[in-house]
Amino acid sequence: MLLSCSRVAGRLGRSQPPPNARSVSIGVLGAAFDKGQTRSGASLGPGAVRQTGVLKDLTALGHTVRDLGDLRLQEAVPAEYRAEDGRARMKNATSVGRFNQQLSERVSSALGQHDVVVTLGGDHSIAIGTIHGHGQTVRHDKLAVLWVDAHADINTPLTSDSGNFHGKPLSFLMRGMEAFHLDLPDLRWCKPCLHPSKLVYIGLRAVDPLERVAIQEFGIRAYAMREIDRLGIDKVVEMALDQLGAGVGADSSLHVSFDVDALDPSEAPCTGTPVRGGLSLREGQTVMEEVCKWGTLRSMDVVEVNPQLGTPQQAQYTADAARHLLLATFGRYRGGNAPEGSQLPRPEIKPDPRTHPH
Ligand SMILES: NC(=[NH2+])NCCC[C@H](N)C(=O)O
Ligand SMILES: [Mn+2]
Ligand SMILES: [Mn+2]
Repeated sequence: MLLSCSRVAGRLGRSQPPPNARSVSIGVLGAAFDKGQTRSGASLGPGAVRQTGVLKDLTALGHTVRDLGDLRLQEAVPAEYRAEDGRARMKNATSVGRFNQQLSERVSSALGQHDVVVTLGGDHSIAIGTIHGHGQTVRHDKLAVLWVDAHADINTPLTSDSGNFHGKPLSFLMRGMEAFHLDLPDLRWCKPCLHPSKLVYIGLRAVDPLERVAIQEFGIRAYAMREIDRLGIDKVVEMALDQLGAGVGADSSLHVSFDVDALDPSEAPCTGTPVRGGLSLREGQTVMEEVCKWGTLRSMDVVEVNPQLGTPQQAQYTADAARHLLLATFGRYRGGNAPEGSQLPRPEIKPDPRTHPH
């Protein structure tokens, strides 16, 4: 590995300006994939976020930004399991397995060339590839994950019958195939790489009952919206990073997985599973500003932007929220800069039957 996070951190020292106030090399990869759930359109997320001009904005901040292009599945329709096969319980397991294997390889090789690798999703199943790829480049106990999401994404086929991988990446990353009680050959490459003590959640508000049990049993730290109300986002991120060994004086290699549905649907309306009562954009930015302060961030994904779920204006607004999160990550707002292009009119939010069922 040419550059490691600890090297960046070591070079800077803890008392010096954080890396996000300095120039870093950023590789940006698109994960154009939406087969981890059943709504199409999340594969258009990378294009929508690129269109906001975020790569140019990151370059203008003084960083070296390299567009690593979009990864998409080459095969037109890879063979999936037939209904009579028990493995068909997990939808598109072949696609999910093959896509993420390639993604994992792309992320680990990109980490050899860049200080930070950003992956634009894609549905949340792509975190299998990004986190596994990151895990390949560091000692097992160094990998730490901050999961910012309305959902816990820790189901297994035994705790949820949705069949959607995007609700299950974490159980796979922590326990592999064993958690699934299925032999999915296209996922055999993905061995467990994440320890429950190295995972912290922020933003939860739609946790399934059996996910709650899993979180408790594994002793995973979770800051749900209620904790954010009580403690404030600043304190919550500080505690989360501390617990991950990714804050002051620490040497974890941090991955942040940011599901845009962690944000309130008024900020990020175009996403597959919106849940009201979420983070303000400002709170999301605060999370990322604090994260980057310590130089432990090595990879990040921003997922579940689905430009097809809403008007073009809402889609642009959602993609722009992703842009603001990335600018916060790389130092845009430190020192009180007024962000350019932040004045998009708020699109009209009509009651959405998914979030306003009655
Ligand atoms: N990445 C997401 N948006 N996940 C939503 C998951 C919803 C639900 N808990 C499930 O397991 O299917
Ligand atoms: Mn979510
Ligand atoms: Mn998610």
